[in-house]
Amino acid sequence: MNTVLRTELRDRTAVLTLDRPGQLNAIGSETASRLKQALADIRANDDVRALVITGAGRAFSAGADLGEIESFTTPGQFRDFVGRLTEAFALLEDFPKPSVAAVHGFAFGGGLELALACDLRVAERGTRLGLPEMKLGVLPGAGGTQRLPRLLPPAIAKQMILTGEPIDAERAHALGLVNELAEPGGALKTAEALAAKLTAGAPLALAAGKRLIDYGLGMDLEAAIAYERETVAVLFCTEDRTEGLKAFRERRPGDFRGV
Ligand SMILES: CCCCCCCCCCCCC[C@H](O)CC(=O)SCCNC(=O)CCNC(=O)[C@H](O)C(C)(C)COP(=O)(O)OP(=O)(O)OC[C@H]1O[C@@H](n2cnc3c(N)ncnc32)[C@H](O)[C@@H]1OP(=O)(O)O
Repeated sequence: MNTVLRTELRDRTAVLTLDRPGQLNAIGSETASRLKQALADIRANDDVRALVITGAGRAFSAGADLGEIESFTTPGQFRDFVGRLTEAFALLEDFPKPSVAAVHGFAFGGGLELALACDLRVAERGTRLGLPEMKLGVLPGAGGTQRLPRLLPPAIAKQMILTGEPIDAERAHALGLVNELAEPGGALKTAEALAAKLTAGAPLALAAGKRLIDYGLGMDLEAAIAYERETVAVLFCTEDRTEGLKAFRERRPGDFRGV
């Protein structure tokens, strides 16, 4: 069986590589299962503070495995397929460690949806990002219709979803969908450099910051501010807070232990 996913630990960053280059890293049930297991392993590893997801070969991912989808004979099979895969997306989005998608070549369909479930995105110039499901007679089924309009102006997201036409990395960066542009061949290196900045943070503050931003967006402002205040109060009682102030006074990076 071909390896569909590789995990490498590089200092405090885990690099997950979708590894089906012959099929442009199309994501099937096997990939999703391996990704879920990899996320569980990384979550349990306190030495890992950030996650980078990238693709082998000439693409990030061309989306859900159309060969596998074509093999389905009942709507229930597709519903189960999407359900299993989108469950993994929820794991990724609620992951307590920040994630960066290193995107190149193509991020289409479920591939873009995977990148949207990451916290940050780095894309090489010339990368094409799109949700072509409409051209297949289906819809983005792993969060694309919900996450894209939360990251792009809704009218731009609607145009991408209803036309199925991709945009390039330069336009995605100008619109704020991509955090950093990289030169051709440089997405992974740029993403790892961004992840290294994230790993300098205190683990509890990183997890709480992600949660506050993600959940706060869906709350009314007054409740969200109260949520922030409570969270800040809890973090004030951590050893990491004491270490952070001590490190500042001693002009050195904080040595945070997540306690
Ligand atoms: C941690 C959490 C992660 C959890 C798992 C993530 C789940 C993701 C899945 C979500 C579930 C479904 C919901 C989703 O919204 C539905 C979809 O994604 S539908 C698929 C959408 N994608 C597409 O329509 C893109 C299809 N591909 C293309 O248009 C073109 O290949 C391309 C990308 C424009 C590139 O074109 P070319 O450069 O010409 O390359 P080829 O077309 O010749 O392709 C090369 C080779 O790859 C095979 N291939 C390409 N795309 C797919 C694919 N999606 N599935 C399977 N195989 C694919 C292609 O057949 C060629 O293979 P060969 O014929 O040479 O054997």
